[in-house]
Amino acid sequence: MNERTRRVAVVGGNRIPFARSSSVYAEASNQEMLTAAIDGLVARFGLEGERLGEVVAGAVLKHARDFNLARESVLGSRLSPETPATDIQQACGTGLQATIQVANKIALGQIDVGIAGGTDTTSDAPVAISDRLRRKLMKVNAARDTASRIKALAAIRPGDIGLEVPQNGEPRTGLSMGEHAALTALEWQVTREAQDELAAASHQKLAAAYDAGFLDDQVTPFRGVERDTNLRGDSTVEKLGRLKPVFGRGEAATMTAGNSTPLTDGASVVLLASEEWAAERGLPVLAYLSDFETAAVDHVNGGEGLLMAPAYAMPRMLARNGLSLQDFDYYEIHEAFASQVLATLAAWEDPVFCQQRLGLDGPLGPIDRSRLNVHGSSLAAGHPFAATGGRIVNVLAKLLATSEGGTGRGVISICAAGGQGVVALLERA
Ligand SMILES: CC(=O)SCCNC(=O)CCNC(=O)[C@H](O)C(C)(C)COP(=O)(O)OP(=O)(O)OC[C@H]1O[C@@H](n2cnc3c(N)ncnc32)[C@H](O)[C@@H]1OP(=O)(O)O
Repeated sequence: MNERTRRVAVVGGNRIPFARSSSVYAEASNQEMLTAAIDGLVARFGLEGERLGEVVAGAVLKHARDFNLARESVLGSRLSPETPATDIQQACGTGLQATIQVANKIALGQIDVGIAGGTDTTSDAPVAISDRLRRKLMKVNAARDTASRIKALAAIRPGDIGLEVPQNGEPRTGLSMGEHAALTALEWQVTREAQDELAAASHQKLAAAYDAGFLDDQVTPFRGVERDTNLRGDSTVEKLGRLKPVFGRGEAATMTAGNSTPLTDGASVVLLASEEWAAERGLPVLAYLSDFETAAVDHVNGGEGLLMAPAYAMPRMLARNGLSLQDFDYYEIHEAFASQVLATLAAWEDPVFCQQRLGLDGPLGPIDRSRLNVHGSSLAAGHPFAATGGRIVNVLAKLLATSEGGTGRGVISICAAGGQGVVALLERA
């Protein structure tokens, strides 16, 4: 924070329970889910009819009809229709990037309060017609008279007719994110056992968080669903150990449906404000969002693993703040895949990686694993791509607000498709 900026408060958050793809939210749209998440927040913080500085939100998979999804969701919500809204997209980094965008405007005094959010549904994916058919239909549409319309229609061949279904893969490598992660897991020698242990722990910790009421003021029921539907009681190390690998071949085949995030539907939002705005409303500040950093790696030419960019972003943010990796009470590392969390931690512990790839004098070192994802993370909750960032910001802010002692700091690390990664630093208020 320099003298031109102000502190950014996380006032609170909300999400709908996350649901496995093609299940209970199969008929829900991104707009409905994001609107429900916003309205839950509006109800919790008495924001009905309020004109906020801005709502920034996004979805990774979006229908053309959604246009500016954030704005349409605001118009459908109980906020004032005079609240401006902007769409944003950075794959799985979307929710955290939305948070950063709102935070920066608050820090610079351009707005006093805003909502950051994200939503995604793989149940209602934007299936499109083939490129060739679309181009030919555009010509039909542009034809000025019947004769030219018939001529344009006659140019359509049976081979032009096809669908383009969004693929869960990298456009430049053709590999799915799971296949990329399997290669990284092999490079870092992440074992199947370690992945299954992390996945089982994630389920146990999230179930305990629900049972303890930690999520009562973070999750609003939607369509009769009260808890994340991916959360399951039988997610034990023994059960997980019996699942067949789904990504990677040979010795790289360590990743299963249980130690990978499932395709998920859901939405989340975060309420951010200046301290003054929160004080005027008598609202508590859970935590301050102090800093953030984004990095990108070259996953296309084999330079680095697709999901390893947070490993690069972290030391830059630490250096700027004069901190070490051990200076945190809580580590919230998005569990895209169990192997990805473990590969990132291994990279930070590795002196050669830290010197040669990160340009550091020595390793960042190990973290206290008992402080990692203490209430579970995406393996248990599920991962509706753009909604994960908001879920994590809300959990970490409340963790800091409800704990005492320690350093009062927590850190977020989120890997994203396209070889990008975002990290953020939160501090207890
Ligand atoms: C930056 C990022 O975040 S990158 C990450 C982006 N996300 C992704 O790439 C999504 C990756 N995930 C997927 O593609 C899919 O979820 C897959 C391929 C992993 C699995 O899909 P499916 O095959 O449909 O999995 P499905 O739900 O049927 O599970 C397979 C089996 O595992 C079991 N299983 C799944 N999870 C668990 C669990 N946590 N505990 C116990 N058993 C489990 C299921 O019950 C099922 O068992 P059955 O065959 O006896 O019925």
